Amino acid sequence: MSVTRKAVAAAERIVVKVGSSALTTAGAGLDTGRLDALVDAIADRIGRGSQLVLVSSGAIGSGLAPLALKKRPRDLATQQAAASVGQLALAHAYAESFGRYSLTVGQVLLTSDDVVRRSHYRNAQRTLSRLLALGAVPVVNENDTVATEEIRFGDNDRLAALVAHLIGADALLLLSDVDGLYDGDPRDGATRKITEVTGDADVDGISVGMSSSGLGTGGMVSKLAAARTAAAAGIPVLLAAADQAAHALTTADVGTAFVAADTRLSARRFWLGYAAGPTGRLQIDDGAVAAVVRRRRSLLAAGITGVDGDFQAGDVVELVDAAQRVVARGVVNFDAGELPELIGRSSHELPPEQRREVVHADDLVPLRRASA
Ligand SMILES: Nc1ncnc2c1ncn2[C@@H]1O[C@H](COP(=O)(O)OP(=O)(O)O)[C@@H](O)[C@H]1O
Ligand SMILES: N[C@@H](CCC(=O)OP(=O)(O)O)C(=O)O
Repeated sequence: MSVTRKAVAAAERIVVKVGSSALTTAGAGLDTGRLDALVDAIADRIGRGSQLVLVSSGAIGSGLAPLALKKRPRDLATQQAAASVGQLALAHAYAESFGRYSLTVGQVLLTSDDVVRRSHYRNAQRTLSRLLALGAVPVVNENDTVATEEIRFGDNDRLAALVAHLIGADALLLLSDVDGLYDGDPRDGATRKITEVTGDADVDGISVGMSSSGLGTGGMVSKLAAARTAAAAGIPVLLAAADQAAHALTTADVGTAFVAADTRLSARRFWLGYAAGPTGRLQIDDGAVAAVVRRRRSLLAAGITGVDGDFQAGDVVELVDAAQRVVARGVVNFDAGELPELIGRSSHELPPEQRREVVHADDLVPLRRASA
């Protein structure tokens, strides 16, 4: 068995994320039979000594039937009303279900600020760690009823990856209604399941689509992004179907495994690369890509070919290659307005007060990982 699957099987601290499409159905809302089966597998893992945080979607889907809504609403206010009703039902169902094993659940509703803002996340970290230390099962969801369109995660995949890093998890399990990552949308016919992802080149050309159930939000796009985020941060990831939870949580011999980077990213570098919201983009040429991604050098004005966004010195920006792929993120040392007259010029052509790195190597996190 692969090292990654072994690591998932043996993880002492694990985050399990379950999607709406695995817990709710279009007409009937929350499916307590499926929820119980998931809880059976989780309780078994906890019984074998693991600490586990559950990130559960399904609030909106669970609130539809009680409010006589036929399908998932598109507008934010109705989604929030449904989440308000549904979250209560969901929390109640988990409390009952875990109660069968004498396990206590604690509900943790987070906004993106709580996990993204460096000054805030220690609070979430403390609460989750204390719940685990007290032997409770934290059940996390986005605080949908107050999150506005601009700041909400929308799907819980990214939230799960951020929580996994936050609590220092040894593995992340993403459970959905599909049994892994396919090289194309499985609804489109002949596609092949990818059993192991070792780096970005393994998934570069594949087509990933949106949710098929009409219940989920991010589809495979957000699951793939979340898996890459966690793996890059040093956390092994398994992506499987919720009805495979028992296997996923014992032998881990199902689904798609994402091999983790050898080293854990520090909290600061993780925040810089994956959690902070970028406010602009710098287009860079091939030479600059080689320098910053492969040789881990600072980004100089000479390698920049374009500037996008209204950022200020000290903000986080994305570095984008000629194929429009985001190759790195970093803290920029100039305001957006200062850069147009500097870009493409080598340091000796610049006035002395502007001869500084545009992004210093210490403040720069490459985002593309080489495949094995
Ligand atoms: N390349 C792909 N591999 C696997 N599933 C895919 C792919 N592209 C699109 N999908 C779709 O993504 C869906 C899962 O996303 P979603 O419904 O948002 O799940 P969840 O509610 O669990 O977050 C699958 O049911 C599948 O139809
Ligand atoms: N916080 C929302 C999650 C929305 C959602 O659909 O997420 P997901 O199923 O993970 O794509 C809820 O509980 O309904």
